[in-house]
Formats: sequence, structure tokens, C-alpha cells
Amino acid sequence: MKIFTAQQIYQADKFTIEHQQISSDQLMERAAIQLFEWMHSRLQGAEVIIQLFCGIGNNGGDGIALARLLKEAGYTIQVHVVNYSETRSKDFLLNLERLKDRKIWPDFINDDSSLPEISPNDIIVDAIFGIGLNREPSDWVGKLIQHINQSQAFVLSVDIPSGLPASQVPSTTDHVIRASYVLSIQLPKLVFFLPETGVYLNQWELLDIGLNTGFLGPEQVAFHFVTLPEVQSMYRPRLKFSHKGTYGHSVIVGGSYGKIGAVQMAADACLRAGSGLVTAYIPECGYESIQTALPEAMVLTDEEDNFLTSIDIPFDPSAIGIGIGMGTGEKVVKAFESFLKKTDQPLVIDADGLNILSKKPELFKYVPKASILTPHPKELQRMIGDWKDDFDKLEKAKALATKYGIVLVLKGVHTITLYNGLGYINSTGNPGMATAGSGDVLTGILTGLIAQGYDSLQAAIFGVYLHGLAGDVTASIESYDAVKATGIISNIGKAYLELFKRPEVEGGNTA
Ligand SMILES: NC(=O)C1=CN([C@@H]2O[C@H](COP(=O)(O)OP(=O)(O)OC[C@H]3O[C@@H](n4cnc5c(N)ncnc54)[C@H](O)[C@@H]3O)[C@@H](O)[C@H]2O)[C@@H](O)CC1
Ligand SMILES: Nc1ncnc2c1ncn2[C@@H]1O[C@H](COP(=O)(O)OP(=O)(O)O)[C@@H](O)[C@H]1O
Ligand SMILES: [K+]
Repeated sequence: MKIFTAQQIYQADKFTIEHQQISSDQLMERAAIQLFEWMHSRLQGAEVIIQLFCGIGNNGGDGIALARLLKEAGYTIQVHVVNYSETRSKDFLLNLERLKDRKIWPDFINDDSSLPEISPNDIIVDAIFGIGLNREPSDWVGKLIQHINQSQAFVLSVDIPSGLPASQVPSTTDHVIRASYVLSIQLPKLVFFLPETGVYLNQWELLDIGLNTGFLGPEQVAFHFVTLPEVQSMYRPRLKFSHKGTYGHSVIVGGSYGKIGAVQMAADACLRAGSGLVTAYIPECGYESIQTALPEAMVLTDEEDNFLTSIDIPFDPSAIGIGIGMGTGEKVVKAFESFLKKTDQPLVIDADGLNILSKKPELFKYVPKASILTPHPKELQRMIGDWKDDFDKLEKAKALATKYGIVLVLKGVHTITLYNGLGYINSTGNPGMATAGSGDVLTGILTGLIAQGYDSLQAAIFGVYLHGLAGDVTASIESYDAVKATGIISNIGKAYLELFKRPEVEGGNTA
């Protein structure tokens, strides 16, 4: 699913009006009807007070039109116009007239008005600002937003939480609505997915208002939101006339004394992802434990007991995952360096592989093109230095990925894969996955997918989705709290089954 900028959304709006020969007011009415139906199907006429806070632009217009539909259905409403500007939009004014025609009189909140009382049992509709926000709200509007946030009422935001810019971090954090739920008009916004801006919303859902696919289809975007249909189309089914050689021989390189489990988990996940054969390449001390715990894997050991001193793989692997639990001691760095210099097949590099690259950035030029690097935020910071905000982080990370022709997987709540100037935002995963070893599992999955013939970008997008889905399956059985990395591995199979079982809920997602 494409993520459009505010400018592109305005273009889509215009294109739709022209090509469907409708008025902008009819488009607003579509939005209002969708908003109404969403609320009505849940409230079923409940006797609750709905307080609508409407700005004076088209976001406010949506709110005013919604107020009319709610009133007509018999709901108890209070409409407040947040009168932050004299420049009112045409469709806002039209809908305000329609409201007055029905003898509904909103109160106007100005900079000297007292703030309306809000009970925690009320429902707030937040239609103050939409994607048209282009500067910080004035202080009094900020105070109103704070007042709403402190009310403990359920806050339903129209399109985007008011005060949150569509593609920027807000400068005053407490002048942004904290939305319980966002009903976003047709298209998700980039800010929903980034740690600094995603915190302003709990859940979101898309409302389809029939924007023209003639515009949405061909339009180029910088970011995609990866959902089930995209991932399904990447899946490579297993062939009837195949053998284990068809699905590749993966090697997982890493481990050190006390950190052999990381390799074991990655090797296990690699097998579960479908790699035909898997070899673990580890220091001697891990030999027995891996052979015992993972009989399907083969093991090659370094001469040194406790860490790797040389990496010589005596065959041509289909895929190599390297760096987990490896350490960054002098001899390990040397082994990694000489391995990089003699390898030209794309690698999956994680953990200490990334830490060594951060320590010796001159080694980046030896990283084979199309390798996948999977930093968590701390590893990323070591690689690219400090960032001003999430948008700056994305730009810096994109530049690094483009400079070296690598696939950069920024792990996090919504893991973002960057390649060739574009970003792919993952939709699966949960807080239960914030647990030791879940990154090692991802390394194993990605390596196993490359071994089976997925190209690096597909492996990253598909693998990150599958990993998160395996985490979701695990959490659904065991709770978020009890998710363990080995549990995620054992549910990779169920995640594969889920890929073709679950019908997608239209646009719905937990932010
Ligand atoms: N195609 C779509 O996506 C549609 C969008 N619609 C709604 O239209 C909204 C966008 O409407 P608008 O472009 O009118 O913008 P907004 O309603 O977000 O903002 C209103 C106006 O306020 C001004 N403004 C911005 N920041 C301000 C500030 N800090 N203080 C005072 N004034 C400020 C701007 O001039 C802006 O145009 C969307 O978010 C959505 O809710 C719907 O009407 C249906 C169609
Ligand atoms: N709150 C969260 N929501 C979704 N996914 C998460 C969350 N926290 C962590 N993850 C995922 O779990 C993995 C953690 O990786 P990492 O930090 O490298 O773990 P480790 O080093 O313990 O193996 C990443 O894939 C990340 O995206
Ligand atoms: K809003």
C-alpha cells in the first residue's frame, strides 16, 4: 500500500473531482458518511454525548458534516467550532449552513473563550486540523488540545490527530491530540509509523472515499506500507519435483563463549524459513550444544575455542548470515575483515558484524552489493551517528543504503526496509518481540529466504513480515509478556499458513 504525502493527497483529491465529475463537497460528504457509518455501527444509537471539535478548514468541514449525520440519526451532539482563522474553507461554510438549517447551533471557541467541560464518558471527535496543518497551532488552540488530552474521554481523530504534521515531527509535543483511534481518509500517513510521531495515536483505520485509482495507481511514492497482499505475491511456493538442494545451503557465522545460543536460534529459524540445508560456523566451544539442540544443522568450527579467528567456508553457500553473538575482539575483527574482502555474494549482516562496520567504516566498501544489514536503533546510531529526528534518521539511513547499494533493515515497532531510495514499512509484529534473541531469529529467516532464491529486497520485505507474523501468532497463544525468541521460531510454520488463510481486514491496523 502506497504512502502519499499531503501534496499528493491534495492532487488525488483534485484528480478524483475532475475525473468522477463530482464536487469537492460531494467528496467531503463521502468522508462524512464513512465516518458516520463507522461510529453508528459501533454505537448503535447509544445515549452518549458526542462532542465534535471542528476547525475551519476541510478537516473541520468533515466534522461538521458528520455532526449533521449524527444528529439526524438521533445522537446527542455538541458542536464546537475552533475558530483559529478567518480563512474558512468553502465546504466548511457550506456544511455549517446545512447545520444551521437544521437548527443546530455550534458554539465558537476563540482565544478568549473558556474551555468546554468534557466528561471522561463523552466521545470526542477531533476535526480541528487535518493534513493542512502548516505551522504550530496558536497557544490557545494548543491549550484546548491539552484540555482534550487530559479529559480521559475517547478521542476519535478525523484523518490525523490534530496538531500532528503529516510529514514532520511536531515542535510542541503537548499541542498534539493523543488519539484513541484515527479514521484516516483512504490513505495512511507516514507519521503513523515512526516512533516519535506514532505515539500520538493508538489505533488507526482507513476509510475508503473512492479516490481515483487512475491517480493512485501510477503515482510514485517514497514509502510503501507492506500488507498481506504484497507479501503473498512475493511468496515462492515449494515445487513438487524438488529436493533439498533446490532450497539452498545456508551458513550462519557467529557465536562466542556464552553467546552460542544466538547462532543456534538463527540456524533454527533459517531451517524453519525453508532453507534446504543449514551449517553453523562457530568457535569450538559451541560444537556440542548446537549438535545436541539442533540435529538438523551441520556444524563447522573454528580452531579457537571461544571466538572466531578465521572464516573459511569450504563450499559455496547459497546464503550467509553473519555477525550474531560474534564479539568484536581484535582477532574477530580481523577474521571478519578478511572474510569480507574475499566474499562477493550478498550477505545478511547483523549485530557484531554491524558493530565492527561502525568501528571500522572503511570496511563498508567491501560489503557485497545487495547485502542486507539489520540494525536495531542502537546499532544504527553507531553506524550513522546521531539524528535530529525520525525524518533525519530516515534520510541518513537512506543515504547510507544508496551509497553502498545495500538493503538496510531498520528494526523497530514498524521495521523499515530501505533500498535504492525507497522505504518499505512493515505491518506485523508486537511488543512481545522486544525480547532477547528475536533479532537473531530474523537473521536466520532472511538468510534462509535468500538461500531459497528470494532476491535481497524481497527477502527483507517478506522476511520481516513473516518474522512479525510469527511473533503475532506466538503472542496470540502465549501473551505479549511470555513471547520468547524460540517461541517465535516454532511459530514460523504457523505464520506461513496464516499468509494464505487470513482474509485481510480492510486497512485496519494497530499503530
Ligand atoms: N482527498 C481527501 O483526502 C479529502 C480530505 N478531506 C479533509 O480535508 C482535510 C484537509 O483540509 P484543509 O486543506 O482545508 O486543511 P485543514 O483542515 O487541515 O486546515 C485548515 C487550514 O488551516 C490553516 N492552518 C494550517 N495550520 C494552521 C495553524 N497552525 N493555525 C491556524 N491555521 C492553520 C491552513 O491554511 C489550512 O488550510 C483532510 O485532512 C481531510 O480531513 C475531506 O474533506 C475529504 C477529501
Ligand atoms: N515493540 C515492538 N513491536 C514490534 N516489533 C518489535 C518490537 N520490539 C522489538 N521488535 C522486533 O524484534 C526484533 C528485535 O531485534 P534485536 O533488537 O536485534 O534483538 P536481539 O538483539 O535480542 O536479537 C526486531 O525484529 C524488532 O523489529
Ligand atoms: K484531525
